[in-house]
Amino acid sequence: MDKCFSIPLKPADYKSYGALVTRRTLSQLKALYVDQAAVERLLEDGDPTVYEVYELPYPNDETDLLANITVLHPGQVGDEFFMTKGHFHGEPDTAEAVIGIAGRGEMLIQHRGGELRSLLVAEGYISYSPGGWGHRVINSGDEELVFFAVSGANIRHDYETAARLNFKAPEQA
Ligand SMILES: O=P(O)(O)OC[C@H]1O[C@](O)(CO)[C@@H](O)[C@@H]1O
Repeated sequence: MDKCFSIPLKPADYKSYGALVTRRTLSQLKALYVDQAAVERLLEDGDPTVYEVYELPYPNDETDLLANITVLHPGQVGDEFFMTKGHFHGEPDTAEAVIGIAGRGEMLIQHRGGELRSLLVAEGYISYSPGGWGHRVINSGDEELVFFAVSGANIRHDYETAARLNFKAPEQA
């Protein structure tokens, strides 16, 4: 697609511009949840989609931006809400901004040193995860949480640090 574009901030419009859709299901994310019995109970009835990420297929040079839309479905596993896997950025460890389109939830951000913060994600809000901080979005509402996320195109997703720190305060980890 043409890298110079102006399109509506809606998953359906992203799709009509050829967005690649990555779907993450509960079975792929089961390790995130404390209550493994609740995970297994839910999986008995199928493998629900937890979120979809819509990514435009323009070529990403290191001077570009990744600009995707995520639809995070409402749902609970035991006492925990549906959430993204969560990641840090590695080399370069740059910032990410999330802009709420619909629904309501929170973005947990965690510094590599352990400090944990919670930021509102909601329509009309921008939530900013600075360089050096990882991020995980949680849908604490009962509607789809839809948000736009933008970061540098040359980031590497660092899931190892996310799994180790797990968006828990150091004393809970
Ligand atoms: O890589 P993960 O953790 O599966 O999540 C992808 C999501 O992360 C984000 O960077 C938002 O935190 C979005 O691009 C997308 O919703």
